[in-house]
Amino acid sequence: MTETAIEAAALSMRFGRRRRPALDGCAFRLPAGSVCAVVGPNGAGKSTLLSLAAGLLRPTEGTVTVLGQAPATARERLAYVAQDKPLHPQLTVADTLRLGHELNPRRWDAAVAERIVAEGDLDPAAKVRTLSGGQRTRVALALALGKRPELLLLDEPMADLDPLARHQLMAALMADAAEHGTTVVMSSHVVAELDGACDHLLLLGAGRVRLAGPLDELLAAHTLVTGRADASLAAHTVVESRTTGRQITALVRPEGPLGDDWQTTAPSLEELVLAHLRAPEAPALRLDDAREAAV
Ligand SMILES: Nc1ncnc2c1ncn2[C@@H]1O[C@H](COP(=O)(O)OP(=O)(O)OP(=O)(O)O)[C@@H](O)[C@H]1O
Repeated sequence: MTETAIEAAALSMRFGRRRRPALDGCAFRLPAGSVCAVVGPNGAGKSTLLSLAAGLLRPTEGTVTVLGQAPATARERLAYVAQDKPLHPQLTVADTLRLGHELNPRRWDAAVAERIVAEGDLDPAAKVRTLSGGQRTRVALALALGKRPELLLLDEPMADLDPLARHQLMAALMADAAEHGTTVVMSSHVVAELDGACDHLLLLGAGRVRLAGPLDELLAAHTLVTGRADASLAAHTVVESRTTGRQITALVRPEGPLGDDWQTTAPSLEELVLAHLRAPEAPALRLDDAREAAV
C-alpha cells in the first residue's frame, strides 16, 4: 500500500477567468489509512477538491496526486461518490451491482455490496428511479465499497439519510474501512456525524486550507478559555473571541502558559470547526507533513 493517500501542492482550480478561484494554492498531505473529514462553508471548495482527487477535473495550477499517481491513472484504486449520486435510473438495484462487478472485475467484493443493500431492506428488483434519495445513497455507497477501493472519496454522503440509516451506514463504512485499511475522505456539514469517526481534518475556507492535520494534534493545539474581559490574550493566537458583559470566551492557540487569569477547557471538534467558521480571517494552521510546502 502507498504511504500517502493524497498530496496536494499549490493546488488551484479556477472555473473561468473572472471568477474567484474555487481552490487557491492548497497544499496538504493525507497519510494512507486515514479517515479525513473535509469541512468548510458553502462554496469553500470541498466538492472541487474531491472532484480533482477523483480525476474528474484537472487543476488549473499545481498538482494533486492520489496513492502516488495522477488521479486519472489511479481510478481503478479509488471510488468516488458525488453529491448527486449519479446512477442509471432504469436499472434495478441488482443490475446496478452487476454492472459494478462488470466494471471492476478484478476487485469487486459482491458480499459487501449486497450486505449494504440488504441492510437497507432494498428490493434487489426495484428500479433505481423508484428509490428515495436516501435509498439511492445506499446503492451508491454499496457500489463504491464493492469496488474495494484503497481510497474512498465521499461528497456529503449522509446528507439525505434518516438518522438511523446515517448511524448504521456510517458504522458499516467505518468498520469496513478499518478492516481493509481504506483511506476515507468525507465532506460533510454535519460535524457531529464526523466526531469519533475521523482521525484527520481538512478545513477549507474560500478555496484555501485553514486547518489540516491529525485531529488529535489540531485539537491539542487549541484551548477554550474564559476569563475577565480585561485580561490579556496578546501573547497567544486568538482564533475567535466573544465578550459577554465582563467575561470573555475565546478559542486560542496558546503560545505558552495561559496563566491563572483563565479557565481552560479542551475544545470539541464541533467547537473547533464552528470557531473557525465564525472567524474566516483567523490564521491557518497546518500540522500535516506538507506544511513546509505551504504557499
Ligand atoms: N462547474 C463549475 N463551474 C463554475 N463554478 C463552479 C463549478 N463548480 C464549482 N464552482 C464554484 O467553485 C466554488 C467552490 O464550489 P464547491 O462546490 O467546490 O464548494 P463546496 O465547498 O463543495 O460547497 P457546498 O458546501 O455548498 O457543497 C463555488 O464558488 C462554486 O460556485
